[in-house]
Amino acid sequence: MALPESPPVDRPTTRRAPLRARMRPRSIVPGRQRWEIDLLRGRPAAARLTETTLLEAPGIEEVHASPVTGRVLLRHDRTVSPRAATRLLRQAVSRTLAALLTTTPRKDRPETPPSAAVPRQDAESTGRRLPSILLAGGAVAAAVVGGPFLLTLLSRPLLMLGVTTAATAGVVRGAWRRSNRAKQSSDEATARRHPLRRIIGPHKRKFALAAVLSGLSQLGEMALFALSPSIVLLVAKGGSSTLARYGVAGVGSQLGLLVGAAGTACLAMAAFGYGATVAWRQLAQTIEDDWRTRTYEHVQRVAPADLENERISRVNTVLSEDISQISTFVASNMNDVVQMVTSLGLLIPAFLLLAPQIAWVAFAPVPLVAWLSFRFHERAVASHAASDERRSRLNGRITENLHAHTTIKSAVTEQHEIVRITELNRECSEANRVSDRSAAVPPQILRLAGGSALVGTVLLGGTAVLRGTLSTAAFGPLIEMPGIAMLKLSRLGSTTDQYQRTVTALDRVERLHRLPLEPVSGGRPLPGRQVKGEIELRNVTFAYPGRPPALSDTSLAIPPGRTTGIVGTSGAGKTTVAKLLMRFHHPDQGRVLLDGADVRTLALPDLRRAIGYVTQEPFLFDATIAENIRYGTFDATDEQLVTAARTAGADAFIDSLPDGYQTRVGERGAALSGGQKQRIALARTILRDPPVIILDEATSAVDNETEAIIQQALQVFGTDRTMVVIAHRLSTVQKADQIYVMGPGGLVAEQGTHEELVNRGGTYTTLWQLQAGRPALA
Ligand SMILES: Nc1ncnc2c1ncn2[C@@H]1O[C@H](COP(=O)(O)OP(=O)(O)OP(=O)(O)O)[C@@H](O)[C@H]1O
Repeated sequence: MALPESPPVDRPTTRRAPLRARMRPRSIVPGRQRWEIDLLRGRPAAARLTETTLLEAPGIEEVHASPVTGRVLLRHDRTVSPRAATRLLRQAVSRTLAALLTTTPRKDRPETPPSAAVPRQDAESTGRRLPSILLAGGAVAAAVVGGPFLLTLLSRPLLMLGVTTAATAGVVRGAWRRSNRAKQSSDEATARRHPLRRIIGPHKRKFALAAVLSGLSQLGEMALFALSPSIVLLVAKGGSSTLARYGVAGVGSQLGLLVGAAGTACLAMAAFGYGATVAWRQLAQTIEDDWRTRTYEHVQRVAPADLENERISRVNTVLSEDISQISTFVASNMNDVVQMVTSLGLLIPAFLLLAPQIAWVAFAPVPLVAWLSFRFHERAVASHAASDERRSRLNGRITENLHAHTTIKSAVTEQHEIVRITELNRECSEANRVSDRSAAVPPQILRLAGGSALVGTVLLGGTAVLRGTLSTAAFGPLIEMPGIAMLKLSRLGSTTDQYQRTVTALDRVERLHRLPLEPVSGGRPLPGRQVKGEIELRNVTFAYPGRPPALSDTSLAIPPGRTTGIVGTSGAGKTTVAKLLMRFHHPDQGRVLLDGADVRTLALPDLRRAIGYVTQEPFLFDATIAENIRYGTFDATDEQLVTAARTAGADAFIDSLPDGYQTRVGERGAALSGGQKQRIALARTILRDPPVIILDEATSAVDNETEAIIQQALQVFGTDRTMVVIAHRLSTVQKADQIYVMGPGGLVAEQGTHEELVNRGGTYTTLWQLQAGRPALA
């Protein structure tokens, strides 16, 4: 990625550090790194540029670079090793340093020669560009300067054409390599296959058809533009001796033939053009559907532990925007590439065959146009990335604020949020202005180059015709060709830009595909009817990534067919016990057993079907109440549905709604109260009828009276069923057969029945007295 020519000027906010990239690590743990980087201190734009560059890299989730302290916090996912993350950070800082060096006045630069600080990659690319630039410049200078030197060159048109072709090839190859290196996939296995082959995948036939149609349409266009000047010449000269030689005598017949041919070319151009557009769009749609379905399927099968580490908005962006980017590239840019290749593929032999002496001047601007096109777009990539990042932050904040509407109202922070959004909006427009400015220049330069080619061709071709070294019949069809070729070539830069964006998008999509899948097959089958429901945690130690252990050497025994309560301080690890049992996570040490078998040895779908897990904040889909209760038991009868709702204490409020069970609950159940949502989720689990039920604060939002009714119903429903009730409200577990009291780190502080624990005078007694409204005993 090229650096912006003029990064935003840094106004000093604090004392600036010297212009050098000294980096000191403060902490490096898997998934997170903290660094202190002198270069960023006092330079807000440099800090922003470093953030933007890093955030573009796949696997980097979050970056905060402080221009006040120079500290950088970097979070990355599991697909990036700490060493790779450090390398990415170093590259980003080197890039920022290079940007600062190009924009800092010479007198302010450090003593050390810039070449030592400029990243090797940039130095290399500059070196590779130089010959192409010189060649391109030389070719144009020759065309402009003229004189004896030009005449010497004119006598060697093939040599000049060779030089032009070599320069073009150099420019295109350099840009292609840079784009490939910059966007290389972090996964070596997929990186070995070219991105285009990975995108097209099994749809090679559709691709070939679309490419052939594009080529034919381009052929029609070129034929039309070749025939038009020939018709004018025919009329001006009153006939064509060439056509007469081929047996078409008389100006009328000759005119009819050429006009007929032009009409056919025009029709072919339109018909094949239509076919090509349709074929590319269909291919793009097929590729989009294919990638989206496969990616969603993969994400759906990823282990909860791995998905928890992903930001949902980011996964959503990959599934929507990144996959759309891939399909847009196929629909429009691939068509451009085929047309470009066809036009040059036809033009070069046509010139060599008909007018070799002027071929080189027609193509002289080609390397310059190609180089300019690449150069401007490489620069534009940096400003696009900055504006994309700002827009994404703005959109993220707006969405969050809409969700937090009530929180903002109750905190009376409307003005605070308006200021924040205004500020983000301003940053976003500023970034857009920079990218708009850089986008306005290239088209004009490219038009200039295209015009020069036309003028050069007319000048040299006309001179050759006057001298009698070139026939008008050969020159006529070629006049407009260079202009068409330049027009096609002018899209090279934007095509490369789109290609880079597409490869980056593809990389992000493939990174999701690399997240490990849960094993859906294998393991010992566990038919629901055979589950007794005996649960045991044996010396389990477990820590979430980067956190202290949530459970340390925890042992619990939950007898089958009974109700067991788990209470304790907030953050003690109660929910973690449920997550380990459901195999959302795996213990670092120790074992979790169901009916004496380690849960890791059981068939995963069977295990999860055997356990009904109701959480404190249940998720309701934007559907009717009936559909939400039926979710997972789609073939349940209406009668079973109503019985489940009655057991969950939900029937009374559902019946009171105008549409009863057909009431839509809104997005995430927004049209229901917290307690109503909980009861619908409970009914959903009751309908599934699993042998083990875990209620994790499942009735915490329900009033005491309703909870008592639910408990009575659950007592009947829970007969011979293992029930694990996690709760803060002790009345919820009062009737349990046994209760565990957990302390920090999953420590089991007490165990017994309600009566035993109340009389023990320990933690439970204190909690009970506090909840009963009596002062706790000293
Ligand atoms: N996804 C996660 N990533 C990192 N840490 C987590 C995650 N989930 C929970 N924790 C941490 O693990 C510890 C145990 O959390 P857990 O949810 O099991 O506690 P709990 O006893 O159920 O708490 P509460 O009663 O408040 O619901 C807490 O310190 C919590 O911050």
